[in-house]
Amino acid sequence: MTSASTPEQLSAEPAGTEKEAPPDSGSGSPAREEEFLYRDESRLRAGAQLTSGTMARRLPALVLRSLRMAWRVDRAATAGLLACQVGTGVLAALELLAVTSTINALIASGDITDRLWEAAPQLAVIAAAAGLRALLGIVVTWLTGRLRPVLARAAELTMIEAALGAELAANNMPGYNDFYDIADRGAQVTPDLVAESQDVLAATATLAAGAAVLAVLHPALLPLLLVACLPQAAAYVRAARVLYLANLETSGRRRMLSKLRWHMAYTESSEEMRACLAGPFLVGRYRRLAASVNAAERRAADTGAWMGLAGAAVGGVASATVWAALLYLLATGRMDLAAGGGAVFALQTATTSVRGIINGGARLVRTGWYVQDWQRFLDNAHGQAMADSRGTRTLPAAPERFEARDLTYRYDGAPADSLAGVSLHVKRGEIVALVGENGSGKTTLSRLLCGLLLPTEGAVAWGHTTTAELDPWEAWRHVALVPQKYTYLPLTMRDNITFGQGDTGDAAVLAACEASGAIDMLPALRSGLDTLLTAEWFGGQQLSGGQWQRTVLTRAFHRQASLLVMDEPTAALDARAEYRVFTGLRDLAKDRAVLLITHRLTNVSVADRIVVLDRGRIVQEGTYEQLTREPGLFRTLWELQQRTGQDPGTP
Ligand SMILES: Nc1ncnc2c1ncn2[C@@H]1O[C@H](COP(=O)(O)OP(=O)(O)OP(=O)(O)O)[C@@H](O)[C@H]1O
Repeated sequence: MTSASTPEQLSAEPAGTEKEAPPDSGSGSPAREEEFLYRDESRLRAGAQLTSGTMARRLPALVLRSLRMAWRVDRAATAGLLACQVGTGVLAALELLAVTSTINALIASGDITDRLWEAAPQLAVIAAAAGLRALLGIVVTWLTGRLRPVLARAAELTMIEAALGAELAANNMPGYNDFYDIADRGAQVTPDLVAESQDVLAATATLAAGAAVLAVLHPALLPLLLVACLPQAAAYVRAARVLYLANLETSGRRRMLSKLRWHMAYTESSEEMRACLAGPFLVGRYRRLAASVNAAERRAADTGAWMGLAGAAVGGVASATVWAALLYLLATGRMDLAAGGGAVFALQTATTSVRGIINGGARLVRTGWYVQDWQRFLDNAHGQAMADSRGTRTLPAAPERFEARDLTYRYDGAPADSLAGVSLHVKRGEIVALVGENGSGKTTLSRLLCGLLLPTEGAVAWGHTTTAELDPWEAWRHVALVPQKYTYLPLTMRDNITFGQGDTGDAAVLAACEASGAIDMLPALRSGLDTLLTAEWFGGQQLSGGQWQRTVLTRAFHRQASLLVMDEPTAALDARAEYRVFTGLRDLAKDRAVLLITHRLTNVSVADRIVVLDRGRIVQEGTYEQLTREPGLFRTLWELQQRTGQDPGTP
C-alpha cells in the first residue's frame, strides 16, 4: 500500500484539494462517473419556473399544514408561540403609539417639566411594553426549543411512514430515491417553516402598528415605502430560488456522496474497505464528486449573494427615497414638526418590519419549496403509494393456494422482461422448489408471489383474490420470507425473531429456534433470547454470518404464515444446520405453502415439485426423480454440481 492510502493521511488532506485524487483512486473521468447519476430534468424545469407569486399563493396552505402538525405534536407550545407572536405585535403597536405621543408631547410648546409629566404615562407604557416584549422573546426561544426537535422527529416519522407505504418497485425507479432525499430535506426544515412564518407574522404585526401611525401622519408614506421595497423582495426571493435549485440539481450527487460515506465509515463494508483497498479508491471518487457538488453550491452561493447585494442596493435607494419624501413633506410644510418626529420613528419601525418581512419571507418561500416537496411525497410517495395502486380487500381466512397466472414482469427502466408468461401454483402442505441460473427470475417470481411486486401483466391470486386487490399490510400477515439479503437489526434476538408479532414468549420462540438450529447458539449468548445482537453497543454480541442466517430462518419459522418463501435459505449454514433445516421442512410444510429457491440442487429433492426457470421462462417442471433422469437444464446443472463436488448430496 502506498503512503497515500493510510487513513491518517487520507483524512489529513487539506480542504480545497478535492480535485487531486490519490493515485490509486480508479479510472474514469468525473463526467463519466456522474453521467449515471440521475437528474430529474422535469423537476429542474418546474423548479426554474417557480415564481414568488405561486409560492405566495401556496404558502398559507403549507404553513397551515405545518402548524396543524405542530399542533398535533405539542398543542401547548404551538398555542403559546402563536399567542406570543400576537402579543409581540400588539405590544409593538402600543410601544409605537406611546413613542409617537411621547415625541409629540415633548416637542409641543409649554413648560418642559409639565411636558415631561404629561409624557410620563406614555414613557411607562414604552418601558412596560419593551420589557414584556423581551420577556415574550425569551418565551418564544424556550417554546421553539421545545417544539423544534419534536416537530422534526414527527416530520421524519411521516416520511418513514410514506416510504414504507410506497411500492417496493419504487426503489428501482430512477429519481425516486432522489426525490425521497429532497422531500426528507423538507421534513427536516418543517420547524423552520413554523419559526419563519412566526417571524413574518411578528414583523407584519409590527408593520401594521407602524402603518397605522404612518397612515394617520401622511397617507402617501406607507404606499411609498411598500412600493419602494418590492424590488428588494423580488431579488431576495430570486436568490432563495437559486439556492433551492442548486439543492435540487445536486441531489443525485449528494445522495451518492452519502452512500459512499456510509460504506466507507460503517461496519458492513469495513473489511473490503481495508483489505481490498476499496477505501482509498472510494476516497478518490468521493473527492471528485464532492468537488463537483461544491462547485455547484459555490456557484449558487455567489449568484445568491450578487442578487442579495443588488436587492440590498435597490432597498437602500428605496429607503433613501422614502426618507427624502419625508424631508420634502417637512420642508414644504405639508407635515408639521410634531407629526414629523412621530413619523421618523414610525418610518424607522415600518422600514425595519418591511425588511424583516422581506428577509423572513424569502427564507419562508425557500423553506416552503422544500416543505412542499415533503408534503407532495407524503401525499403519494412520488406516485408510488401502495394506497393508490392496490385495493383494500382483506382475506376472510388464510389462503390455501397461491397462484401465478401468466405473469410478465419488467423492472422499471429495464431493457427486457425479467419474467415472461410464467404460471405456477403452490398449495398449503406442498413444497415447490424454484431453480435456475443466476438472473433467471427466481427471486423476482418469489417477490410477485408474496405480493411485494405487482405483475406488469397477468395476476397473482391468493385463493380467489389477486394481490392487486388486497390490502398489502393485511396480506403480508400471511407471509413468512427469508430473503437472499436479509436485515441484521440492532435488537435483541427475541425482537429480531418476532418483530414484536405473534407469541413472543419463550416457548414459541424456542420452538422456532429448534427448527432452524438457532437453539444451539443460545448457550453462548450472554442473555439468551434477550441478548442484543450487535457489538456496536455495550453489552451486545456479534453473530457470525451463519448464525445470523439461523436467526433469520427462525424469524420465518416463528411466523404462523401460510406462505413460506425461502430464497437461498441455507447458503451460509454448515452441513449439520443445513441438514436440520431440510429434514424439518416437510414438517413445517404441513400447514404452509413453501416456495424454496436454492442453487444446491440435491436439496430440492425435498420438494414435491421443481420448477426450472431460464431467462424468465419456465422450461421444466417435475419431481426430483424425473428431472435428474430426463435431459434438460436441471440435469445439466445437477451433473455439473455432482462433478465439481459442490453438491455432494444430502447427508
Ligand atoms: N431490483 C431490480 N431492478 C431491476 N432489475 C432487476 C432487479 N432485480 C432483478 N433484476 C433483473 O431481473 C432479472 C432476474 O433477476 P432475479 O433476481 O429474479 O434472478 P434470480 O434467478 O433470483 O438470480 P440469482 O440466482 O442470481 O439470485 C435479472 O436480469 C436482474 O438483472
